[in-house]
Amino acid sequence: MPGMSLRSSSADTPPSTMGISTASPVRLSVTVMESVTAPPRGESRWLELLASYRRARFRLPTGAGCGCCQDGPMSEPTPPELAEIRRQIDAVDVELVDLLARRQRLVGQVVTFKRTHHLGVVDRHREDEMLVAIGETARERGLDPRVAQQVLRTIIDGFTLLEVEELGPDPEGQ
Ligand SMILES: C=C(O[C@@H]1C=C(C(=O)O)C=C[C@H]1O)C(=O)O
Repeated sequence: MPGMSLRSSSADTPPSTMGISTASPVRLSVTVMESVTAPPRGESRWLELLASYRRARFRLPTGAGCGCCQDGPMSEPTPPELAEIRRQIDAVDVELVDLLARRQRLVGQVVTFKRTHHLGVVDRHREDEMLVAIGETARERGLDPRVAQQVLRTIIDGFTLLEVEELGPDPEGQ
């Protein structure tokens, strides 16, 4: 697949993350692509990438792959350096699960409160505030805010489903 030659100076360029400078194009070494030049960064590009990634990842019916996925495992064997980094990622993921378990217990308390006080499941205003706040926190702490917001959106959706299982859907069908 041919590389994309793109600049990185859009108005909504986010802070540099993952050590990738936004000041100039960066050569990335990606197994599935021979080699590409880093794409432009920013909100609209992020949404484009997300949509094409999901189409390819979940095999939704439209067009080509996203260009960043491959079907099979990477060429074997896994280099030790990569295996070590992945071991650390797995450990972080376990920590994330612990945090999510803690969150689930708190959401359980919310369920009890809502049941007692006859409240609906979804509070859109609260969710909007959370998503703005997490973006700001992420920026301050060196996490790409788009990742933080996307992950929190998914987390909220998951817990909302758990709440709906317990309390039933909101009357408006939300
Ligand atoms: C947990 C709650 O219920 C819903 C789920 C939320 C969440 O998972 O953070 C936030 C708001 C609500 O839409 C809540 O009302 O606080």
